[in-house]
Amino acid sequence: MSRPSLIASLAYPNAAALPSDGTARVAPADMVEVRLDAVEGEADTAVALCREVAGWGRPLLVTPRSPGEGGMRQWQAGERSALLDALWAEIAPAAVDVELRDSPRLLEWTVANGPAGTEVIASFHDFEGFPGVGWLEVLALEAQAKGADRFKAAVRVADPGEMADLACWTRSRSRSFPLITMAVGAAGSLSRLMNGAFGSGACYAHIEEATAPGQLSVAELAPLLERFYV
Ligand SMILES: O=C1C[C@@](O)(C(=O)O)C[C@@H](O)[C@@H]1O
Repeated sequence: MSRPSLIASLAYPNAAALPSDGTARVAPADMVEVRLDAVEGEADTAVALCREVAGWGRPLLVTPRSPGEGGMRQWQAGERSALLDALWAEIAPAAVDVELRDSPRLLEWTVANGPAGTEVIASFHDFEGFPGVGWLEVLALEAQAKGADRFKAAVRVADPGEMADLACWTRSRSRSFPLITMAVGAAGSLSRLMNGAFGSGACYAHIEEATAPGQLSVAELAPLLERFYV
């Protein structure tokens, strides 16, 4: 059972707000996610933040989350593609995360224009409830058809039954397309450790404050991943 990647998820307004011991905090992680929607300021603020975080020595995943799927920022038309352009003129991130349904044009643009070697994650978030595996199946096929490298689903579950449905769907679909899945909310926290066993390629954890309900910290999750995966 191979260990899923551990992604440290960060939501900070600027580089000055970052913890001074960031390098140590992300050391157990394989990648660091910078939530670009949490940045307060223009593109130069985001670029400076990413440059600082890149200095912590882990590959970057950048996420310009839309307000429709839980993003913290109201983007102007064209702002996200301009920001990504400015960003990868300086730093080639390992991955970019764009919403499949909420930001279809940005996803197409990212697939067409992203730097060579940068993975494109097409994502879907439902913070209200479990959408059902039939819908996840539709979305995963669509992500694949649109040229994304991976489909990610972060969906709320109400109980262990829904968490099990998500895990079982992850197990079957991940055989034909790379996935990241997790259940959002207190009832789904176990999925953050467990879904890797069912084919989810990564799990997210915070270094200071959760960026989603039910998320564990890197300090909590890293030893559990070491304990349960080889
Ligand atoms: O989509 C995901 C997963 C997440 O929502 C979580 O549930 O841990 C955290 C987000 O920052 C990330 O982009």
